[in-house]
Amino acid sequence: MAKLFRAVIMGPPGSGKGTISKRIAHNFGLQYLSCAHFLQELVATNKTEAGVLVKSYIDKRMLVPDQVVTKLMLPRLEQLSGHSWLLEGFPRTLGQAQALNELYQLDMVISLNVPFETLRERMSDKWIHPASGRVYNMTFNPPRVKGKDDITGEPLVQSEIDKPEALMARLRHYKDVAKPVLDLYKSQGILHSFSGTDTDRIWPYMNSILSAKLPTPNSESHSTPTS
Ligand SMILES: Nc1nc2c(ncn2[C@@H]2O[C@H](COP(=O)(O)OP(=O)(O)O)[C@@H](O)[C@H]2O)c(=O)[nH]1
Ligand SMILES: Nc1ncnc2c1ncn2[C@@H]1O[C@H](COP(=O)(O)OP(=O)(O)O)[C@@H](O)[C@H]1O
Repeated sequence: MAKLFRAVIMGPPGSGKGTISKRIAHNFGLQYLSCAHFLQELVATNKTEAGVLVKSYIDKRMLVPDQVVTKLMLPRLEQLSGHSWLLEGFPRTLGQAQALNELYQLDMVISLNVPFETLRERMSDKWIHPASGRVYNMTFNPPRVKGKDDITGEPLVQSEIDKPEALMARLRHYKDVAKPVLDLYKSQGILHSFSGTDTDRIWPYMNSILSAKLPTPNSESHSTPTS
């Protein structure tokens, strides 16, 4: 059996984690797990104590406590014991990274560095379909019909938290919380940082580094998908 590959992608809000993760998962056949997606799922489908608790943190734009997040994520990884995977949005804190470290040896941590001005421009152009979490960008990946979700046709909305002042605070917070996590991975020699203003320019470089480490089940589809 091919050696399993375990990776994490980190970066500030809007740096392109979701966009690039989908490309990596598609090209290299990794299972892609988004922490924010699982948290949203818990809130949407589960009216239990855990769902209500998670919602209260997300509504206040606060990080959900480490024990809650690890209890959500680690069992999912256990179910994927025979698979290679890529985690997005987890671990976010040093506590989460330590909990993950006790169970898995990561092969690679991808850190995206995108200048603030670029993030600001991107986020002002970002629209979402609230029910599904599908994300659009009016220049980079616009919906087929202006202002409407591609799948349901429902209206798209712009989020308050993507406005410039809120974005600045989120970026500062990201940096403070991510620094010890990035330092840990740097000390383990598995941190790879990618800097740039365009996902489409970062992607070929990242793709070639990953290709050197991983077999490519979808190598015929090396062209860049649209999102
Ligand atoms: N203009 C532009 N927008 C991008 C680029 N890469 C991603 N986006 C858009 O920027 C927003 C944030 O990207 P996303 O992948 O959700 O970032 P995440 O918050 O780090 O997961 C989305 O609306 C993307 O479509 C890019 O290179 N240029
Ligand atoms: N690993 C995590 N640990 C704690 N809370 C998290 C984690 N991932 C996501 N969240 C919660 O979900 C919310 C949405 O996450 P996300 O979509 O990654 O947005 P942002 O990058 O703006 O925080 C966060 O504001 C936070 O409340």
